Amino acid sequence: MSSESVALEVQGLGKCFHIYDAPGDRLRQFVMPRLSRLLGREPKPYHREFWALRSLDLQVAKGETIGIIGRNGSGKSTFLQMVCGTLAPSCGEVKTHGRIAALLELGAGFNPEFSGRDNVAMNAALLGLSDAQIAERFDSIAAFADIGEFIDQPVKTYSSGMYVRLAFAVIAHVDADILVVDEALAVGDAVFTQKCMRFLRSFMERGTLLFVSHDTAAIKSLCDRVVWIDKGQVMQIGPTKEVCDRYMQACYEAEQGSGPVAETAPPAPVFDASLPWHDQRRDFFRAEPMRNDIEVFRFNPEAPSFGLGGARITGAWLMDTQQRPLHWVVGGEPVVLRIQAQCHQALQSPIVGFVVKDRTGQAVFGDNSYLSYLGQPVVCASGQVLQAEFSFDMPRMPVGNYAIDVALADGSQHDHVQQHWIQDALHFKSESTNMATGLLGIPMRSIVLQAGQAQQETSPP
Ligand SMILES: Nc1ncnc2c1ncn2[C@@H]1O[C@H](COP(=O)(O)OP(=O)(O)OP(=O)(O)O)[C@@H](O)[C@H]1O
Repeated sequence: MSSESVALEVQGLGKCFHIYDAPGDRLRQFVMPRLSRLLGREPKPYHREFWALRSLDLQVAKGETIGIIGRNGSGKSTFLQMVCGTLAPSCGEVKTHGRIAALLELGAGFNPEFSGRDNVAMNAALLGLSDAQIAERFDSIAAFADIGEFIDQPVKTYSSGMYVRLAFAVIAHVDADILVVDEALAVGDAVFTQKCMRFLRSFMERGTLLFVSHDTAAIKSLCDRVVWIDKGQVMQIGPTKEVCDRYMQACYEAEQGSGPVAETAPPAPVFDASLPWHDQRRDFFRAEPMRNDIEVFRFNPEAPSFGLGGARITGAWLMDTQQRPLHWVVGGEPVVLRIQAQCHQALQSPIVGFVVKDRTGQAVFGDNSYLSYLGQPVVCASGQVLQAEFSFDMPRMPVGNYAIDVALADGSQHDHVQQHWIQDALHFKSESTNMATGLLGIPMRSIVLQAGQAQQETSPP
């Protein structure tokens, strides 16, 4: 890696904390060794050494996104605090190239007695913005934080969510080259989380991101490489999937021990595809507490949007098959997503689409009308209303917050102009789930578990 392309260089980095068993030991440790030396004796330590991090070597290229994973207390924050310069290393060195901003500790860098406005000014100045830049960007920072009149209250009156909003708003506006974000802190309500993730994804196009999370799905969706730390030791640094899979395996093994892997897998039972299908667990899933209950929030016409404006999306609803707008959806049941738009100019080949995103902004599923109307476009005249309806079985969703982007373009799948794209037009929240694993649950035709004699050969179904 050439030196101009390096954002972060870490060599032999370690941190040793001194642990004192009694309050007086700290004073003894300060005084006694000096006395012992004066008396020509070997000084006796009054503390224990605890290595929170040992021998970390890492080089991060500009533009890379690095995930940091590890169980609680493994040394992730210790490492990142040394990267940010808020904690002095016991050994080794950290070199950063560029402006670094962090969201690592709740309220860090804020003076609780000062107002949000003053703290914004102080923080932004510390991070290198000039007075003129702070004045110019203040309204945008306040709009990002969106905490209303609290911006002029002392931050000691803030809820933890308000702290995070303000801190994130500042780091999003300081032109950082390197961002250090603990995902556990970057949570607020669903709208704010999507806003943060949108910012992080756009930041990742130009900047370097160090991202700590316990959620390997979030790490997999965002990071190029991962550093796995356990009990202060670097276990592995490498490609995201490989390290996350190894980490998951180690977590399971730590919980339940490891066992031998079966050498020959039993043959899969043959599935009779001619049978009419339904999800055999459907009745089960419909019953509480197994049901995947999803709360749907109203279309937000104020959500951020872009496009040429030849047409504007005026509404989006999730409905049941009787066309009734739904406030609650049950995962696995049929739904209709209706998207309505007002055309302000003639559209020759309109395409309407949607994408459902999880809280990290990762697209989970989506579709558009292009292929269904290939060769027979629905021409929409100026002044007409265009309406699209997507009928599908709502996948079962893991618990969490989701948002739906809706969009209207004109042209073909590969060559079109975007007339209107609304980000986070609809939000929904999966409250309870019956999903075992993954980003979404598909309607399963059957699950068969059999015990019997192992067969030598398997014929494909
Ligand atoms: N100032 C300190 N003095 C003594 N020990 C400390 C200090 N700060 C952290 N530690 C210890 O160092 C270890 C690593 O802590 P660290 O906060 O870096 O872990 P982490 O991986 O970020 O954990 P989590 O996922 O819970 O946030 C822990 O055992 C912690 O108790």
